[in-house]
Amino acid sequence: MQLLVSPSSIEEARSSLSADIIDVKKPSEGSLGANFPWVIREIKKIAGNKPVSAAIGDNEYKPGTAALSAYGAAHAGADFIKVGLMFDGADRARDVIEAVTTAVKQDFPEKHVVIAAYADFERMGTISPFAISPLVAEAGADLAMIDTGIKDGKSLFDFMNEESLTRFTEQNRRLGLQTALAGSLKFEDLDALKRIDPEIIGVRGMVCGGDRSTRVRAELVEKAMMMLR
Ligand SMILES: O=C[C@H](O)COP(=O)(O)O
Repeated sequence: MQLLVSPSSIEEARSSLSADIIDVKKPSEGSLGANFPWVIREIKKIAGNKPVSAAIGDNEYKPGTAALSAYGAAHAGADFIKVGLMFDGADRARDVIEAVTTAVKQDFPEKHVVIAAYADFERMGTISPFAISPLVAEAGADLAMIDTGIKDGKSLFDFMNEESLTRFTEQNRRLGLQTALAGSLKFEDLDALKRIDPEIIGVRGMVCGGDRSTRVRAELVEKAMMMLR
């Protein structure tokens, strides 16, 4: 299980360098808020051999806009391009997933496309995580992800239990996909996450000391890495 840490700036990225994957985002623009291309480019430089991920936003149903954002993130140097689906409907999700996957893979077949749905989809009226896996596989994207959409302190485990998260992970594996799980995860959740066994877990608040609006702390990234090894 790899640890993805989400810094919001170049300075925070320096504190995240012991993580497996450095995930560039702009938390002030939402759960999967997109940062600027020049920030992605700069973080890619300091990340060395570490893969860099970039969130491209909590997207409404605009396949062209999402595709161009995904293409921009890939060009700026992201190895993982993370796309949130903040709307409902399988057909509409298929359009966006196909568009972003084509946009990235035509020029960068080696890059990973990550499609995220939200654990709290019921309160937001958005697509269920379980509905996205087959669409992600059909489109040729790489990972199906769950995050929380509203960052109000409620965590992934407030909306989905260990059994349903294991089912999601196994469903993805059967389809040839990898799984990423995130959503206000805490150090206390790591044992359950090891049992669920997704390929990636994503954190920010946990390595900021509990409040994701503050700063990533290098010692907490190191602590998380030690607990996962
Ligand atoms: O991709 C992961 C997210 O940045 C998780 O952020 P969070 O741990 O603050 O919910």
